Amino acid sequence: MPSLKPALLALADGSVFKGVSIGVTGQTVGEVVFNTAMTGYQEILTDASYLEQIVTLTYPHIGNVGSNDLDAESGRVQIAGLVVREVPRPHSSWRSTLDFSEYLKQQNVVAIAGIDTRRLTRILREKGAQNGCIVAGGRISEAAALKKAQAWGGLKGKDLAQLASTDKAYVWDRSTWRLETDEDAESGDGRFHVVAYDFGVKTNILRMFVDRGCRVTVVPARTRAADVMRRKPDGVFLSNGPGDPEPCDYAIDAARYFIKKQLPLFGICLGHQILGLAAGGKTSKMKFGHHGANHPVQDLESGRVLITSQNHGFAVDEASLPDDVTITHRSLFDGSNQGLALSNAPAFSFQGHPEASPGPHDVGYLFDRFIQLMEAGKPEPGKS
Ligand SMILES: NC(=O)CC[C@H](N)C(=O)O
Repeated sequence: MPSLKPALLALADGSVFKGVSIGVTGQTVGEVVFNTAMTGYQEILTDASYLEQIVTLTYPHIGNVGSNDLDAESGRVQIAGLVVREVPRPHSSWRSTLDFSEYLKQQNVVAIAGIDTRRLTRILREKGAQNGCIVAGGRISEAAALKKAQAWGGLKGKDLAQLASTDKAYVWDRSTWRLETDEDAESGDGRFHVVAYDFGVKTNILRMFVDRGCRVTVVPARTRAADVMRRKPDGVFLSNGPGDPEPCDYAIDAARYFIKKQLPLFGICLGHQILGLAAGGKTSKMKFGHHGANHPVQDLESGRVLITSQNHGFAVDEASLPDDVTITHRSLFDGSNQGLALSNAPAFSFQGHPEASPGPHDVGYLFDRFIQLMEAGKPEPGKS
């Protein structure tokens, strides 16, 4: 293995970690969070909800199965920087097309390995998510890195959804990945037309719509609700995405419009928070958020406990929600809100990730619920 250049991670609280660079030479700043998923590093790195976040993976062996094109949740790596315990070793997987270290370089990622990620995670849990700076390779100054970490403004109040969004509307027509062929499949003429707002959408969400017979049009974050209506959707989807939901007033206004029109409406993660705000609730920043693939959440209607994939740092405050909103799911880790449904409109949402990728599929039934809402709203053939 070639000798690796030194790297350093500085947190705004003054903590410093020394390790080695496993990505490109450079510097990066962002909010340092930890993700406890044991698999799915490529899906995590390519999830646009992580824009401006430096991700620490608590699972120590990252890179063992290399990387490939089909496991990406967007067109590129989106995280601001990566922190891992072990230097990646030679990889092995029948699906891999590129070594993980090569992938990090190809994707221009600043990454540090060889640090005590358990110590780091304890700091983040005890003090809360910290702003941080990674300096990898080149000239390293501890004092300058600390200063950068402390000067960075943080995520609160930041609208990043428009940054993560597509510039132009497009049609999505690929299914989820199939084991038999190691491919996805094309299918574009489904019975339901879903218009999906892209705030940084994960592709597996779009794939799961296609699996269920939907035709999907993805639209930019700032698309006006009236323009969406012209596309004659059977249902509208509000996607996951980075940053603070509160400043996304354009999306909150659009959601209010669809509620008024009684159009089936489904939100995931940032989309859930936007629906909560549109319904009259409030959101707030959590201490260190939820990022992992084994978080227990209770479905309050059935009583069932679901093991879920999570990635959020903001949450809907249940106490702020008006009476016409039903709380449908709650986190069994900290009691925070995980789902809601409107009683006066066919609209509902989930804070975690029913599309998994990575993670368990316990919450996949919410996609079927959205299909049922669209089914109920669709005139029978021959009638209008
Ligand atoms: N995955 C997401 O959509 C995250 C939503 C929001 N950016 C948060 O951190 O809470």
